[in-house]
Amino acid sequence: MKLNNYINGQWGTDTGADYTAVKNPANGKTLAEVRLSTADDVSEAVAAAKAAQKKWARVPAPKRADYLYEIGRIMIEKKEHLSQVLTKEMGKVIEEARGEVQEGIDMAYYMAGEGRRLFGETVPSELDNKFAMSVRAPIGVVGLITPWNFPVAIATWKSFPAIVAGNTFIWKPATETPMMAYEMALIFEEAGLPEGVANVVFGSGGTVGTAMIENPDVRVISFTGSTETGRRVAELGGRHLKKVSLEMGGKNAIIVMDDADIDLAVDGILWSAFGTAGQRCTACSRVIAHTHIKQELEQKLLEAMKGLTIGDGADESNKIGPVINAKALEKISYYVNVGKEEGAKLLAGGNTLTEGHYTGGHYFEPTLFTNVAADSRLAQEEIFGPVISLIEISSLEEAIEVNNSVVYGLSSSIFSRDVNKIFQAQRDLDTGIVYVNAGTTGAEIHLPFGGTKGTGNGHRDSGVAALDVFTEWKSIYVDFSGKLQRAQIDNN
Ligand SMILES: NC(=O)c1ccc[n+]([C@@H]2O[C@H](COP(=O)([O-])OP(=O)(O)OC[C@H]3O[C@@H](n4cnc5c(N)ncnc54)[C@H](O)[C@@H]3O)[C@@H](O)[C@H]2O)c1
Ligand SMILES: O=C[C@H](O)CS(=O)(=O)O
Repeated sequence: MKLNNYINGQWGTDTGADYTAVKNPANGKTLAEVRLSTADDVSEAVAAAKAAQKKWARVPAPKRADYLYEIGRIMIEKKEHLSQVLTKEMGKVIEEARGEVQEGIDMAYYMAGEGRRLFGETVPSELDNKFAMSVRAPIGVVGLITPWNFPVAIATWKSFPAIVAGNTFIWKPATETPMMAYEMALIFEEAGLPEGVANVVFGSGGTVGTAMIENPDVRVISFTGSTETGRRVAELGGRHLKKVSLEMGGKNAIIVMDDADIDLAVDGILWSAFGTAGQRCTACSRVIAHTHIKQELEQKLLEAMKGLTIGDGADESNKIGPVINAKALEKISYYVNVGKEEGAKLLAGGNTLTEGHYTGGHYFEPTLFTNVAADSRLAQEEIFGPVISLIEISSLEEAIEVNNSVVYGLSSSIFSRDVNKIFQAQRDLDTGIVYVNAGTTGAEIHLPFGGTKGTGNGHRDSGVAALDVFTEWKSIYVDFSGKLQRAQIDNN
């Protein structure tokens, strides 16, 4: 199967294009071949999106919303198929894949509702016989660049608000996970989305991503990915005066205080750290444990880790699937060695899994380090795999300082039964998302999603906040006095 671009409502042909294989991370088997598009392909897509956008913006927002309701309906119809494909190409276990597809369905219905709530304001003018109002206006053609770990959910967080607001888009999915983008393009087509509104261009970030950012007709770039890549996107976007929204890396911590429910904390850590094989931007990679409960927490964590079943995510009995590819495995192994060299104590895991049913796949043992120095590389740098660094502290103030000591600021969590500690923490934890007595993952689509510092640049995905990325305010003054009135600014 060859995955070709979807541009202007048409599927690309195979002529003369280069392709790269899409492989199942559970067993290394080839699932499809995906087109490596060129800058010319991007130009074709942008021209189609630009031609369609003026007409699309004139479709009343509630009518645009109807397309999202239809997309949501079709996604429900195809949920199991989409989930199976997602598990095959990304590796996450099937129950997580179903959860991710559901997140996309929920976003369809949520953003469709926004089609009747694109509120502006009417405000009293300072002059007689003059009317003033503001409206949310579409921006035009937007570029969406998405990561491989949530190949459908994150794409819906961007594409759905973009189109309900009256924009058209070019979407560049991650090269590792193009099949979900192919499936979504089929759904856009089945839902009857007008030609040119949704365009999917497969290919490398360096070629397709760069061409999107450099194209003068692309007005906004919404990027989710690593901080390293995000920085490059922002630099190039800045040179081309693009509005750029960035959602990037994380090094998220769970704080366990001396008054916490330890069993609940263990459940939260286990799910947040090892769910999706640790490949969520919000994954827990640091545990900041109060010295009074550190030993008990370690023992209960180690016991719980023994019950984790690892294998092909398509097998419902497995709780942890493979990591995305060999490069990811190498990075995780590298950081395990860094941890050992830095003097951290390896309590569990630390190895790739290659024998038996792991053959051909990219599997890594759930790994727990303790006695990790808060300023060590192991505790500071994003590993993006199933590795926990446990750091010991002796006060809430120290816990908050350690939590905030990394360049990232996406998600954090505190387990405590003390309301004073909880409210001090939710105020002082420098992250875009804070959980209390829960793990660091599990965002809900109707709240803003994003992070501070090296995780983001002030914008947010999800919730109404996402509309701020894909609209611009237009202020309108209507003077019905029949004469030229000078505003206050001109009369002093
Ligand atoms: N904050 C969030 O909401 C969030 C969510 C998911 C993943 N992430 C982060 O994403 C990373 C993992 O995803 P990834 O490996 O796909 O990240 P990545 O940065 O390697 O790639 C992200 C996207 O950018 C594209 N890209 C690569 N180079 C580019 C360039 N020069 N110009 C334009 N686009 C380019 C890629 O093809 C891909 O589509 C992790 O760091 C994770 O923390 C963040
Ligand atoms: O990255 C996308 C996920 O939705 C994040 S979370 O697991 O919901 O926090």
